[in-house]
Order: sequence, then C-alpha cells, then structure tokens
Amino acid sequence: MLLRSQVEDAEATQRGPRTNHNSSEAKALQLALNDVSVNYGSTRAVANVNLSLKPGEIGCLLGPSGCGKSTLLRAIAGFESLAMGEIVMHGRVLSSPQQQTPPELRRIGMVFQDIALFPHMTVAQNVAFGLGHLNSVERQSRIDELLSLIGLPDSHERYPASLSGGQQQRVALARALAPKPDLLLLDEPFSGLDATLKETLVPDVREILLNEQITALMVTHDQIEAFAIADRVAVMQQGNIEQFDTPYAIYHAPLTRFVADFVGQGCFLPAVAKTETSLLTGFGPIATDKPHGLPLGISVDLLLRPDDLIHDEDSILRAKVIKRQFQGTSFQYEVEMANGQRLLCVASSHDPQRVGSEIGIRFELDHIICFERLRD
Ligand SMILES: Nc1ncnc2c1ncn2[C@@H]1O[C@H](COP(=O)(O)OP(=O)(O)OP(=O)(O)O)[C@@H](O)[C@H]1O
Repeated sequence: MLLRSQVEDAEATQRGPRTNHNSSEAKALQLALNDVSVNYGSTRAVANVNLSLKPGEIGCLLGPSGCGKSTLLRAIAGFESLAMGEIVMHGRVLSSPQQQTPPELRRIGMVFQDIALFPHMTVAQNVAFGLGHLNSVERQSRIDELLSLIGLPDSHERYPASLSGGQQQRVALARALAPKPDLLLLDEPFSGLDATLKETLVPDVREILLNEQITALMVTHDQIEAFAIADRVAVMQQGNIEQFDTPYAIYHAPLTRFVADFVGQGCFLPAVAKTETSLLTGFGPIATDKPHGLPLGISVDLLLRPDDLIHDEDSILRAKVIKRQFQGTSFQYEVEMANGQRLLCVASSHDPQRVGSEIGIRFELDHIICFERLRD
C-alpha cells in the first residue's frame, strides 16, 4: 500500500493505470486498451490492462522479463487474440474476444530488435517497400524526406550490409514510418546495439518520431531507454500495469513498492510519522518541507534515492563507505550506518572518498514517498 505524503504529487501522478473513456474522449485517443487480457492456454499473460495514447504521444512498456510486454504489443499488432477487453484505435475497435482485424489491415508499423532489412535491396528499395500505392514522383519524394530525417540523405543506393548496426536500425525505422502508419510499435529496437550507439540513437529516434508526429509504443526492459524516449511509461509486472505515468513521476513518485524497487536505485528506511512535518528514523528526525499528510504515529518505509543523501563533512551523522562507483560527474557510495543499515549516497567526483573511510552525510529529500512497513 502506498502512503504518499505529498498529496498534490499524488493527485498529479494518479492519471493511470485505469483509463476507461467516454465515446468523445475515445475518438480523440489514438490508441485505447480497455481491460485487455491475453491468455496462452490456461496462463494469463496480460491481465486487465488499461492504457491509452493521445495522437503523437510516445509510450513505453517497461518491466522485467516475462511480465507480458511483448504479448501486449503482439495483441495490439493483431497477432494475439484477446480473452477479454478491447483494443481501439481512433474510436474503431480492432480487437475484442468476438472480432479481430487482421494485422495487415491495422495501419500499424513495426520495428523489431532483429533489424531484418531485405539484404538484396538497396536502402531506397527497402524504404519504398510499403509505398506501392504512391506514384513514382511521390514515392521518390517520401524516400528523400525519410532518408534526410534519419540522417542518411545520400545512402539511397547503399546495401544494408554496408551500413553500421545503428544505421540499419535507422533505415528499418524509415521503412516502418514510410506509409505513415496510425501507430508505430517498437519491440526492443535498441537491444542489439552497443551502449555508445544507443546513447545517440535513442534521442535521435525520439526526435524523428516527434517530427513525423507519429504515435508510438515501445517495449523495453531498460529504464534509461524508456526515460529517454517516452512521454509516458507503463511499468508492468505479472501481466499488470502497476503505473502509467511520466518518467519523472515514475522515478520520483512511484505508486507501488514494485515500481519504486524496479525503477532507479534506492533503499527503504524505517520511519515513524512523528509530527505533521517530520519523520523519525533511526538516525534522528527528517523534516519535510510541507505537511506529509501521514497519520501521526504510523510506521512506514521511507524511499531514499541516492540523491536524497548528500555527502557533508559538517554533518554529525556519520557513515562508513562500503563501496563506491565512479559515474563521471559523481561517485555513488554505498555507506553503512552505525546500526548496520546500508544507504546509497551521491557525491561530487572531485573529492573521492576511500572505501573504509568514515564520512559525514545529510538527508535532503525533495519528495517524501512512503510505503506501509513490511517488517518491524
Ligand atoms: N507462445 C507462448 N506460449 C505460452 N506462453 C507464452 C508464450 N509467449 C509468452 N508466454 C508466456 O507469457 C508470459 C509473458 O511473456 P512475454 O514474452 O509477453 O513477456 P515479456 O515481458 O515480453 O518478456 P521478455 O522481456 O523476456 O521478452 C511469460 O510467462 C511467458 O512465458
């Protein structure tokens, strides 16, 4: 159970996951999933999922292996039938347990992890694949436009084998975008690429999607990718959406303990709501800027992100450095308090602290996120 303290934060973030819509709202949505369930035999892989995307919005399904991300994407594409619920695009039902529009009639583009360009066709021929309905002038103009958009304006005559992995994935994206689909589905499109390439390609792909004003839904298990590309992220667990929200809210205002644990780093600190603006921990009181709104006397687990704990040699609160990790502009330290509690702390990389040394630390919390205490 969530025991959120900053009420206005909670109201701002409780937009999802349930989103049943009236008919005029439904028409304004590009995609609406209403109570969607998908079974494999007697196994329920997706359970009562509600999710919607506005035109031009980029969504992301994020979750651990086996939570149902690909199944949901496949159901939207029309490759899995529904046990319950409906999938609606622009107010038109594409899937329900009673009916299913075939995949090729859905106007949905797809980009997969395995790039699968046609190797015997040039870049231009690959991009032209879904453009048979255009005359040759229109087709040429769309190819030029897309190759420019993906940053490969002079690569018409090149073959896929002569391109890098990142360039091939850009061409795959151009091919999927060429016929201007109503929705683009991307299944782990960056997972075969190395980290450096991803760093540039992910924001580029977001730019391309925004430029084309395309509504898109991407599957990933990588939160950095999800945060870099999506307007809203749906965190899934065991076939359910735990939270569908902005990347900022998913990180700073998780609605469930699972989301808090799965997304970002952090730890839970036992605390008691002492006064309206303070929580008592084993290391003394932590003051909150605003009233936390918790019942006084309640025992909670307080979520502490690494940046909630600051290295400060003037602080009387001391901790022993157990591990440190260089992160470029900062070090992340795992520190141990006198009572054995381990916490994470971020500090500038200009003043490295040795493992085994004792340092001063201070709490500086912008967001108070608490969950019901699991243990005493
Ligand atoms: N064809 C299938 N037949 C039976 N069960 C399946 C089938 N495909 C997936 N499942 C099961 O459905 C559940 C959801 O699988 P799914 O592939 O959608 O998860 P995922 O979140 O995409 O996982 P990953 O990140 O590993 O790809 C899992 O328990 C999986 O074992």
